[in-house]
Amino acid sequence: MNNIPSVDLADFLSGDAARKQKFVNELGKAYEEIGFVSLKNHFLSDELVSELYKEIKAFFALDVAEKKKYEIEGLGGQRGYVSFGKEHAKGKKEGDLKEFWHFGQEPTEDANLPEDYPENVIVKELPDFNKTGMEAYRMLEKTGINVLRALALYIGVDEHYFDHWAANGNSILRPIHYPPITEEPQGAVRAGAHGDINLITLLMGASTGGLQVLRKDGEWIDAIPEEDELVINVGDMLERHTNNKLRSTIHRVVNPPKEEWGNPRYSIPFFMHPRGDMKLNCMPECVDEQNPKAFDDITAGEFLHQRLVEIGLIKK
Ligand SMILES: O=C(O)CCC(=O)C(=O)O
Ligand SMILES: [Fe+2]
Repeated sequence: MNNIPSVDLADFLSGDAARKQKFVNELGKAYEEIGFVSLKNHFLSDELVSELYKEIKAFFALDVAEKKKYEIEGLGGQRGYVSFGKEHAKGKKEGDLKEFWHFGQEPTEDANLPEDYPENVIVKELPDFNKTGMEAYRMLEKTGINVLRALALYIGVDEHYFDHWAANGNSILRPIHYPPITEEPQGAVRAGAHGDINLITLLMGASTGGLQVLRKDGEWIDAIPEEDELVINVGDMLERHTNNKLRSTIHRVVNPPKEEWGNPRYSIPFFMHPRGDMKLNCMPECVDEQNPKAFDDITAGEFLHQRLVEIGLIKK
């Protein structure tokens, strides 16, 4: 059963002002309360989703030595492969029971970014891997831009406020493999409790179970969407920018009961980041006497760097 509100992107895109406003209200209210929704009628087709799963399962099935060829030193895990157990939740010492891949932004010629992004890493063994990954990347980006448009309206700024910052943004598509659990995990979990770093996260694959969300009253609840829905949550950058109006909710992926340890889990989050030069300063629309400015000014680039150090992906 899904415990998080379900919203329909077709309402937002319907051209009917009342349906559009209904979507804006439902989404905004959900993000002030639980911080998560599931979303139907996004831009990813079933065919593309199946194709992507086929490619990522084939990649994770390669020998560890082959996969490690794609784990490139000095990139802070921002592109290519990140091996099992390397990343840990902020403040936790045990590594998560997962390995993953990162596809990153391929900016347009005229992007005029403050810093170049690293190149994507090309998997030679699988000729369709990169093409399929980037197709999904584009569709998730398009979905995310529409969600941000709805949030801009909810906050009371121009509908296209986020467009410039999200276009050519430093977003990452992260296919994750949680392998079968073969021994007592000793305190390690599939994904330790954390808030996401970015503006919003669009997650494919949560319908297989395991994702839990920490409700305001301190209860962990399961978030299990319909198979064709994406789970979309607010990350720390948007929480900060909206001065805690929209909530970046703590979530985790729990280990299954012992009789299901033999089942792997795959999920595919798209972490939607803005350009590094976006200022995350609290928006004036979200600051008033009851809600004084809660965070110092910072750019998205500076904030990301801090967090990558805290989760073990870059040393310094
Ligand atoms: O695997 C999942 O369902 C969620 C993963 C997640 O929360 C993350 O990678 O930030
Ligand atoms: Fe997460």
